[in-house]
Amino acid sequence: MLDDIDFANARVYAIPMTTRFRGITVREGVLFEGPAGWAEFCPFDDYDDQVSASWLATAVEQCTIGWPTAVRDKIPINCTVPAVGPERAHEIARTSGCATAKIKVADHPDSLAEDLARVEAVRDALGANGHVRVDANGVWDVETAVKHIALLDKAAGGLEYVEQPCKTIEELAEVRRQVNPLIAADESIRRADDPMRVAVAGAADVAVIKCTPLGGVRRAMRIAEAAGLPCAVSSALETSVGLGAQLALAGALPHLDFACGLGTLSLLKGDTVGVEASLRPVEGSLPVPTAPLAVDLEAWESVRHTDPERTTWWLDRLDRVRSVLATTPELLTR
Ligand SMILES: O=C(O)CCC(=O)c1ccccc1C(=O)O
Ligand SMILES: [Mg+2]
Repeated sequence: MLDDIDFANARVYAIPMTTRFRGITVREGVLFEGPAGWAEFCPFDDYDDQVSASWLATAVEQCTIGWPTAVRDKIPINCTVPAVGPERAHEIARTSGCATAKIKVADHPDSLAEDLARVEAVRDALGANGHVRVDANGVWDVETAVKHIALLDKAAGGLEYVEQPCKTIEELAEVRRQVNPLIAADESIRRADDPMRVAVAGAADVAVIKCTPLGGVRRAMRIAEAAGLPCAVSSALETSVGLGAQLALAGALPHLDFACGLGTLSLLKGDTVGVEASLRPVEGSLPVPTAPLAVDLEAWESVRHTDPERTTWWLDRLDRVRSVLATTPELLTR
């Protein structure tokens, strides 16, 4: 499988972000082609080779065997609102065309007043029929979570759900018992050896599923099934080539009850496919691609990495992670 991929012509990109997100200001990754099309490898810098092997398995699935058959062709998308001021948050939500917004909160220890203003602004932009969810990326303790969620729920005029308020499954379960809004597990699902534990522990009402770090569309479908919870598919800040796999997952899941966090190209100042093919949501939804999107060489020229040291760092990393995958074949989907 690995032998069929043209790693020798792998292309490294660097795309500035419109807003700092998850501490990142420039998104980097590698693109390569296999018999079934192009794929993208873009684990975050702080991930080790073992963790990154699952990211590579997703790319290998995409460019060698492609994706399972979809059961729907159009996916409702949420706009993603980074930790920005209320005016900017209002503008992002209003111009997104999305009926659902996911808002980053708890970005720094004294963020509560800013979080409340951001959530209020987004509700104002979406109107009463919109859905407002927040994501704390696991930073609150139980007491802070319970207090902040009650205030945010009020400011939002009702929250759809709260994504990963605390770090551990036990804390999530405790918070869930004490607050009104639904609780969604994100990092808890990605890091759990047994995703079912989240449901069994009563830790969450919703599972956030990302195929890119989970090792492929088929593997993510099995994890979604094992979690036994309603799902939202969400991005790992891929360019359109990698987002295609996430949309394939959203298209193939037997049930999809929530808008998906796949509108994240708005956070990137460029893409690796042509403008017409770029997976930017229109009227709040995205199509499910039937085959991997092709890298547009003109688009790639405009985002190709210009730093030779970083380019080498990525190609070396790809080499090392390939070796990990070659010795852990159970990570590969056949
Ligand atoms: O879900 C979304 O709306 C966008 C994706 C997103 O938030 C995200 C993207 C990359 C890494 C982590 C996260 C996250 O959900 O915390
Ligand atoms: Mg999250």
